[in-house]
Amino acid sequence: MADSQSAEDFFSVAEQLLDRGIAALKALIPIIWLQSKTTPIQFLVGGTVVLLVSLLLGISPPQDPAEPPLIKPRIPVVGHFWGLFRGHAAYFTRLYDRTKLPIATVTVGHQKLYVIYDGALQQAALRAKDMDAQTLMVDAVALIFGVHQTTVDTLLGRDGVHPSIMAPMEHVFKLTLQGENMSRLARTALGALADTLNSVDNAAGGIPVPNLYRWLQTLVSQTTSKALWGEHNPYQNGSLISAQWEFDDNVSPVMMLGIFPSLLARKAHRARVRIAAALERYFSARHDSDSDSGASAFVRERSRLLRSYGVDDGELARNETAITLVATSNAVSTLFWCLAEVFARPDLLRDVRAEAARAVIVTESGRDSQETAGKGQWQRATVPAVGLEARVPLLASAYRDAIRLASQSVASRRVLRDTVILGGGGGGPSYLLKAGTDVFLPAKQVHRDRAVWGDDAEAFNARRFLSRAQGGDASDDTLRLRKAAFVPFGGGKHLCPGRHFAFVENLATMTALALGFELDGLDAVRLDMAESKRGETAKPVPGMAGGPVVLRRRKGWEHVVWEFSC
Ligand code: HEM
Repeated sequence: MADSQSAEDFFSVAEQLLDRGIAALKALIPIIWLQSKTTPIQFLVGGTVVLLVSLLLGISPPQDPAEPPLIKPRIPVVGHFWGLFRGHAAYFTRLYDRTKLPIATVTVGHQKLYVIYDGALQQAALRAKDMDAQTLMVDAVALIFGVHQTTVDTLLGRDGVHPSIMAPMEHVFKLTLQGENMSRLARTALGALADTLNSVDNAAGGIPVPNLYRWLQTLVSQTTSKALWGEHNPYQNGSLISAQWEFDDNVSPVMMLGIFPSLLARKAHRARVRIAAALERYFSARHDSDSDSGASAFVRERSRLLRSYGVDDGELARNETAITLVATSNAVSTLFWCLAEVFARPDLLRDVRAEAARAVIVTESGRDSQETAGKGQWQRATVPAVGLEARVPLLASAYRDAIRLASQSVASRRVLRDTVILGGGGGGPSYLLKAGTDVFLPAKQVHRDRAVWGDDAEAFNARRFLSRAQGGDASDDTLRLRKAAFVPFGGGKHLCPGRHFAFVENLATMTALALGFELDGLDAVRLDMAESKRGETAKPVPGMAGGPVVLRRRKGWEHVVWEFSC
């Protein structure tokens, strides 16, 4: 007994020490993460030595006067290192608040990076042909999702035999996330959502939701994964959905090292291994290419392309661990903020309900169907999901303003050749971006620029994207300016290809929830947005997701069967 107690104490102390070691190491990573194109070992050893030596000696890289202005750190030599060390992507916001520069150079030791805050300059950078996302992004994806370096090299064309996969992959995005393929995805996802909505039973007390954000995470993962993976959907086992969010909560730049992830990033590593194992079974059984199994064109075409590069089932599974996460993480956060902002404002909710009532088609059912068996007289409410925006312009505007505020994405590019970008839509000052430097483009400052969004830029305004003819107060010129400064989906060649699907799915979900349901107990005072460190759409501060709520059918809408047409 005593022995087992002391063994437990030993492991508990060891675990605490390990946690501290990991915390210290994690704090170092953002710097290393922002730099380098070396192997993980060179990355760790070389990067740390160079960083420490250059920090100690205060060596800065040479600065051409044509480059963006240099921001000097508050604490000489180590200031930026410390800022990034503590704040990660949020440090870019601190630098902007201090300097208000449209674009800046930041040096960390002997390395430099550029941060672009101005909307027009961001657009110029995103359009420039020698700005590359893949070198930074694909290396990161490989290490974070555990794909082998040889696979990445093959996909990127570094083996000198295969061309890069990026051009055909862009084609796959266009083919599978637009038009009829996008509608098919939305049809399946919204069909699964309808099952949940139709299961709400007021007589049984509705659905108790302790945490609205977590509830939406699970719901959207269920509906979207079904649409993506078809009838053999590995995520229909709820524990895989939990593993996905466990991964998301715990993934950290420490994984970029690729060294001992099972020790240095234990929770995230464990979760990704479980997901990859389930996906490997799916791919080994060839469910992705079985046309009857209902796998989406997105999954089918991606795996067909990846296999054509010689990628085996295990590697395919590790690579595709990213898919469901990419298709749900930002979409869940935007849905949460839109829902919370609208339901927290009774006047706005009333107006949203009025337009939703005009958009949704209600038909008397009159007879018992499979869903209504034994429950008497029911109505059928059909949400016309595709083209819905024209029918619910206020809700669409509210949705955009919720994303505007929540988006804290930081797109990243690497400059391949010296490039000059022009501000002011082509007529402003020019800046030289030097080859080999990484460029970061935070959406937050563009989305809160008072010159574009007005004096209430920091606040939610559901009518901000409405024209005067639609009941908004912005002129057509202002709306054009706002459209150009709305960048939650990045831009250029890598503009998010899933944005149409996210819009259709979220707008239809919001329409049905607003019209037919109540979120009893939603507490507007307990809503607070966290600052994103990784550069994604903001989540709520833990414990500040509006408090516990109960989802109930709205009075007058108790006997409705919901469906979506796409
Ligand atoms: C409201 C929801 C969403 C937001 C805010 C969002 C945001 C973004 C952002 C900021 C990027 C990086 C763009 C850049 O680097 O310029 C991106 C890329 C991407 N997104 Fe989304 N996204 C959303 C939903 C989705 C969905 C539903 C899917 C898939 C069904 C998806 C698939 C992708 C893919 C595949 C990329 C990589 C594109 C490339 O590298 O060419 N996204 N997204």
